[in-house]
Amino acid sequence: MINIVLFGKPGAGKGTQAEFLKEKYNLTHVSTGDIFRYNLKNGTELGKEAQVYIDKGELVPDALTIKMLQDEVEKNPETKGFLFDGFPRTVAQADALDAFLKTKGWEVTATVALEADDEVLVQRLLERGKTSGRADDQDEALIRNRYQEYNEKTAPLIEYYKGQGKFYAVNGIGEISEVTERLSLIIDKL
Ligand SMILES: Nc1ncnc2c1ncn2[C@@H]1O[C@H](COP(=O)(O)OP(=O)(O)O)[C@@H](O)[C@H]1O
Repeated sequence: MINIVLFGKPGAGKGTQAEFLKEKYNLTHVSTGDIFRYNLKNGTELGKEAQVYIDKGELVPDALTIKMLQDEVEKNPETKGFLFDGFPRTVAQADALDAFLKTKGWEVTATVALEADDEVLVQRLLERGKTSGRADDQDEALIRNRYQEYNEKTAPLIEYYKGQGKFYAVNGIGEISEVTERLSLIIDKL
């Protein structure tokens, strides 16, 4: 069992890299952003509850997000491991993940961060917004709010996982395949 947290600011390339890594290492990809978007699109109760926050560029409350994540993990009892993308995003979520995995005799193996400069990422998201249809990528004020949320609530996780000796980081700027290669060098050694 290997459980990897793919970490990085909005637009750092987590989803793109997850597509390659899940195939390469045979992991179950769990993207909280994708699950929220699926629920938004289908107008579910969960989607309706999350929408108010997503529309403001805010994080969805922990209780809702943690419950959703646990349900997703429970759906995949036979997996060889998880690739968590966009989760955890707060210390409370990280604590909940540790406690939850422990009930199954599992743990977070490593957290791997994609590093990139804020200004490069804001431009990337605005570009993505032109084609992705994601409303949260089309408004610079919303994007900036997501970075503020990241800095306040998510960045503390770097120290959290460093404290557990589980934090690794790679340069997220470069060709997609180069970045995959950098991540692989770390994952191969776990
Ligand atoms: N772990 C989480 N906790 C709270 N909210 C989340 C979480 N994951 C995703 N979201 C919500 O869904 C939105 C889109 O998620 P995602 O595509 O992962 O974001 P981004 O492109 O900003 O990295 C986030 O801006 C946030 O509102």
